[in-house]
Amino acid sequence: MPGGSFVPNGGNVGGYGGRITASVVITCIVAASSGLIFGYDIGISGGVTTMKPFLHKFFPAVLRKAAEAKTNMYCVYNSQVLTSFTSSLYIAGLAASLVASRLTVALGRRNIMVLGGCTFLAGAAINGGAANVAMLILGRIMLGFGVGFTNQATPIYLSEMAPPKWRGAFNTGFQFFIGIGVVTANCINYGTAKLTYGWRLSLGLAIVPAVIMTLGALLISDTPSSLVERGKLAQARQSLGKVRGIDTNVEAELAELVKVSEAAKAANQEPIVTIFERQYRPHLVMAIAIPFFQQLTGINIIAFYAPVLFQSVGFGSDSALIAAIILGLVNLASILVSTAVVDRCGRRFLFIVGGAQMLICQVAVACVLAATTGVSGTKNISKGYAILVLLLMCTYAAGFGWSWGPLSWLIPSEIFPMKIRPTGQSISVAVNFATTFVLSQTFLTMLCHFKFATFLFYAGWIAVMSIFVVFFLPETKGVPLESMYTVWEKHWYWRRFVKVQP
Ligand SMILES: OC[C@H]1O[C@](O)(CO)[C@@H](O)[C@@H]1O
Repeated sequence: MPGGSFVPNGGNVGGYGGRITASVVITCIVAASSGLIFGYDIGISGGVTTMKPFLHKFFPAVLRKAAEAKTNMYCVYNSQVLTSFTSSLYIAGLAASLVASRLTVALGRRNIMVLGGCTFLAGAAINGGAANVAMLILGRIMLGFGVGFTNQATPIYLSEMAPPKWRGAFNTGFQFFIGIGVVTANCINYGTAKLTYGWRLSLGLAIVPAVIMTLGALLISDTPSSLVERGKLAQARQSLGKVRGIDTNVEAELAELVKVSEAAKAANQEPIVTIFERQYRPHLVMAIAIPFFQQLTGINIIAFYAPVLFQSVGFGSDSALIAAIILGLVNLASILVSTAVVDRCGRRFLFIVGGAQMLICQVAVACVLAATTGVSGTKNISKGYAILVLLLMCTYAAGFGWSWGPLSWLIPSEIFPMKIRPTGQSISVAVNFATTFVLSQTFLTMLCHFKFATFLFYAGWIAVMSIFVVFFLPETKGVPLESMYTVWEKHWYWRRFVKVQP
């Protein structure tokens, strides 16, 4: 688990679950490492799509265009085929995440993480050995299934396993590993960029994070909630005892889980029907809005295309990759800040501070680009200003790292009652993938036409999402999952939707 913010014995919230044991920390670090595969893919695809031998083999038209187009720096890499390579993963991920909700109920959270790891591994092998575009796309579809499964199961796993008082910190581990994956992939791209078959290595090495997380997932036990839900009471008691500490009496927590699980079963309704009931409207709105907004911060545009972007604003191809690595490291460090404060200052505080920071940076990037490269983007940016753009993007990445990055996994995984939690998380992951798909598919065209104003577009969205958080997101810090309904009951707007619990 990233971050050194843990207090050894955090006290009790809701009667149980305040204690941090070595076992729960290790288990959650291992589980969070599932984020590695998603991050690795995000980092690798951005770099590989700027490698000449790769473009030469699969997308020669893009290379020809890059050689000709010297007039407008924003349009060089504008190719629908190239973007469809990147985004095919998201369509597959979307489909997989929807299937995953039933599977995580039937097979448990842990097993879905294993399944995701294996599928991703197969995709990595196919991509590393790709002989044509069809293999490339097939590989990406498998990778997409992999991350669809792991992104659905892991955040729920972490939220259910963590002591409630520190749930936020534990959950940020997932985004932290996504960040490690991104940075590792950027470094690998930097090393392989000069080799003829560097792209094969970059794509094929995705096997390594897949093996690490799959083996890790095989070693941990499932969450007590999931075990109870599947009628494995003895195992649930054992799992709880292990993570909460041997001297802790886990019977009260177990009894609560059994109660919640029995109530869910008694209702005997399809979760996908239940989730659309009026009383779950607030939850559903959050599960859709949070990942949608996360992508509209513009982060993926920067993460996918950081190398492309830096190259097109005047950095050489080497320095473009270095710039991407720096950006990734800043993001990583800032996630640790989130780990340290999310359970003290709360989710809303981080959303608001991070949002303001990102908004200011996006506006500043737009102004610098407009002033230096001209409104049509035909003037060259000087090295000094290119560095200023990089600094602004780093500040932006830090803002994202302690707010919308980790919190977009945390919120959907913690607001739902047990019976519809996997469904809620699936919807959330699907929205995340769908939004990423649409944005990545349109970004380069948008950059080509809107030029510097692209950044103002995202700044506008950041303003909207920050206002949304201020008015509509209740604070969930420290509240046990089983008592989460209280935050809606107390909320000025959402309380009219929920049924007050006796
Ligand atoms: O670290 C940046 C990455 O984090 C995510 O937002 C997931 O939370 C990805 O969509 C993005 O590429």
